[in-house]
Amino acid sequence: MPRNADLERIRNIGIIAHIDAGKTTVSERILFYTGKTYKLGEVHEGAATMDWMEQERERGITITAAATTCEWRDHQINLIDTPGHVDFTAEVERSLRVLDGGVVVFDAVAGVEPQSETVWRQADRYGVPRIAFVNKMDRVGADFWRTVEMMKDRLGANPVPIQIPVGAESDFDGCIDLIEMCWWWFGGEKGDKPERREIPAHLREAAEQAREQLIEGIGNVDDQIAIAYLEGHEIGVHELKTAIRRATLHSLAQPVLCGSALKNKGVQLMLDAVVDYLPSPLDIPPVKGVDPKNGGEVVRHAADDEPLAAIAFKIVSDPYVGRLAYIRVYSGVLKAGETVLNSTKQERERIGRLLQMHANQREEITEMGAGGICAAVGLKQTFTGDTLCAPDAPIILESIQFPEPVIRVALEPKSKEDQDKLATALSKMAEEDPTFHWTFDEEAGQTIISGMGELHLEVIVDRMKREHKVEANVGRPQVSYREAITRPAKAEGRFVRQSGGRGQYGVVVLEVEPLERGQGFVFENRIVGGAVPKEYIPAVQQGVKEALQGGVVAGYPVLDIKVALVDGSYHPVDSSEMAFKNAGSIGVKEAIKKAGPILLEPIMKVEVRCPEEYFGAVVGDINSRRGMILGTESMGKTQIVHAMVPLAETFGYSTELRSITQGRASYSMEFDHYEEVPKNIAATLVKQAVG
Ligand SMILES: Nc1nc2c(ncn2[C@@H]2O[C@H](COP(=O)(O)OP(=O)(O)OP(=O)(O)O)[C@@H](O)[C@H]2O)c(=O)[nH]1
Repeated sequence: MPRNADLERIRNIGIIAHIDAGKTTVSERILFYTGKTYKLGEVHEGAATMDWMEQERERGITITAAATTCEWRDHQINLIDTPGHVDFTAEVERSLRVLDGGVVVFDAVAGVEPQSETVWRQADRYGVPRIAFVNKMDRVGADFWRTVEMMKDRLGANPVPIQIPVGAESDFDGCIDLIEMCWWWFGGEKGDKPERREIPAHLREAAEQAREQLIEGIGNVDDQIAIAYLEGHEIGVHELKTAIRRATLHSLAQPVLCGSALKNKGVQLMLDAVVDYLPSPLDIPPVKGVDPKNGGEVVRHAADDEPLAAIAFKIVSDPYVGRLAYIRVYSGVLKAGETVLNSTKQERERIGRLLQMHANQREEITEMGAGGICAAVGLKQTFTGDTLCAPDAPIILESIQFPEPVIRVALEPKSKEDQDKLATALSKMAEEDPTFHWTFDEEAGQTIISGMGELHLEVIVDRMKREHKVEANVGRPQVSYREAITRPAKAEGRFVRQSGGRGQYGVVVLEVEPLERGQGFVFENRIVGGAVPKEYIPAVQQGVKEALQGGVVAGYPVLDIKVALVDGSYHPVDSSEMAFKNAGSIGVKEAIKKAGPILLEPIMKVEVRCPEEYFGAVVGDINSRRGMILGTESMGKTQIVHAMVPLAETFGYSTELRSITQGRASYSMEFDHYEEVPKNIAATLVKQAVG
C-alpha cells in the first residue's frame, strides 16, 4: 500500500512563513528526526536536502514547493515546503489549495512579519487550520510572548500557547509542556534525545499561570472545557488535547509552540502537535466541484471507494524523468498505467508511473488512494490547477487563481543559437510557474518576460542562463501598466468595404461601462430581433477581446470593463465573421475613447524595518518615491514603516535602502492594487508610447 497509513493517520501539511524565519531549517530537522535524511544540512552551505535547485542553494531561499513524505508516531506526514518570498505567491497559493493544515513558523526576534501576514490571510481564505512555531528562541532579542501578542494584533488570530520556553537567547533550554506539565530538555548531539524532566522550581508558577491561560483560551471557544472550568473540575490531559484539536480544526484557535530549529530544540514536539492537532483528510469538508455535463454540483468524500477526483497542483520538468505532475488525490484511487480524464481540458490522459517523493529519494508506487499526495510521470496535457477524474464520473474541481504579472523585462538573445533555445526554455519555465508569462514582440524583435516582481524575473533569467544555457542581454525592468475607463459610453463600429465583387459588411453598436477593480472583462449580448445574426456574435466578442489587449491611451491592456452589444446591422451576402470581428474591435476602441480612459499603475505594499536612527532617511526616501506612509510602529529599537509605493518607483530599492541605512534595514514588498497614474506622469508615458 503506497499510502501506508489509514486516512485518519495522514497529515498533508505545509510549513509556511516569512522569508528567513527558518522554514527550510525546520523542514530539514523534520526529515532528520523522522529518519529520512541522515545528515543535517546547513541551509546556507548548500547541503539542505529540500532546496535542490542550484539557485535556491546559492540564495538560501526556497523557490519551488516540493512535496515530501515522512513518518512520525505511526502517522504519514506529507510535507509541502512553501516559499517565503512574496514574489512567489503562486507557489504559496497552490500549496494552500492542497494542504489540510499548516505550521506557521515565526522568527522569535522579528515576530509577525509581512509575508506571514499575507500567508495567514491566504490560509484564512482557504480555511486551513494552523499551529504556530515560534522559532529562533536562541537568538538575541528573542521574545516568545511578544510574538504571541503580535499574532493577536496583526493577524487577528487566537493564539493559545501550549508551551512556554525555558530561558531565552543563549540560555534557551527547551520547552515546558503546559498540557502534560513537564519540561522537555533536548539532549544528544542533534537534540535527538529529548528528556522529560520536572519543571524547574523557578518556572513552576509561570507554568501554572500559563496553563490557566491555555484552559481559559480554549474554554472561550469550546463549551466542554468552559463548563469543566466553571465547575472547577480537574481537566485531564486527554480531555484538554481533544478540545485543543477541536478548536484548531475549526480554526477557532491556534496552538503555539516554541523552539530553535538550528539548535535542535522543540522540533519533535512540533511534530507531535502536527499529529495531535492538525486535520487528517477526513477532518476537512468533502471536496466540491461541478459536473461538466450539466453544471450541477458534485461532492466527493475522502474515501477510496468513491470515483477518482484529484488536482494537479504543480508541474515540474525533472532532470531524470521529464515532465512530473504533483497530484493531490481527494477521492478514489489513482493508479499507474490507467487512463484518467483531465476534465478541465476534456482530454484523456494516461498515467505512466507514480512516484512518492522523499527529500532525497523517490519511490515508485502502483497507486495512491484518497487523501494522498504523489507525483505522476507521463501526463502531457495536464497543467497546474487541472482536475483529473474517473472518465465515467466527471467532475471539475475549483481551479487555482493566480494574479496577473505586474512587471516585465525585454530579452535579446546573444546569438541565433540562443534565440532558438530561448523559446524552449521560457515555455518550460512558464509551464511550471503560472505567474510567469512571455511573448515575442515581432515589431521590436524582442522577447518580453513578465512576472510578479524584480526578484521573480531575476530568478527566471538566472535559471535561463544556468539550466538552459541561453545567453541574452537583459533590459531594464518595466512596469506593466493597465488602462481602464471612468464612465459609460456608446459607439458604433463599422467595417464596410463594398466596392465591386464580394464586399465586407459588419456594423455593431457597443456600450461600455466601468467595472469594479479586479472584475476583468465581461461581455453581454443584448441584441433582440436579430440585428446582428447569432452566428456572428462570437466573432464580435472575439474582436472586442483582441482590441482590449491594447488600449487607446498608451497601448496597455484594458481592465475591468463591461462591453454590451446592443445593436447593429448586417448584409445578407457581404457579412462575414471577419467583418464582424473587425467591427467589434473598431467599435470598442471608439467607445473607450469616449469613456474617459485612464492609465493605471501597480501599487506595492511595502514594509521596512530599520534601526531608529535611520527612520528619517527611510521615510524621506519613501516620500521621494511618490510613496504614501500608512503608519509606523516601534518594536524595541526597531522602527517599522508601512507604506504604499508605485511599482515604477521601486526599481533598485534594495540597493538604495542598503546605502541609506548601511545595510541595517530589511524590507518586503508585494503587489497590492492598481491606481490611476498621476496626469503629468501619464503624459510622459503616452508620449513614449506614441513616439
Ligand atoms: N539562531 C537561529 N537561526 C536559525 C534558526 N532556524 C533557522 N535559522 C537561520 O535562519 C536563516 C534562514 O533559515 P532558512 O531555514 O533558510 O529560512 P527559510 O524560512 O526557509 O527561508 P527561505 O527559504 O529563504 O524562505 C538561516 O541562516 C538559518 O541558519 C534558529 O532556530 N535559530
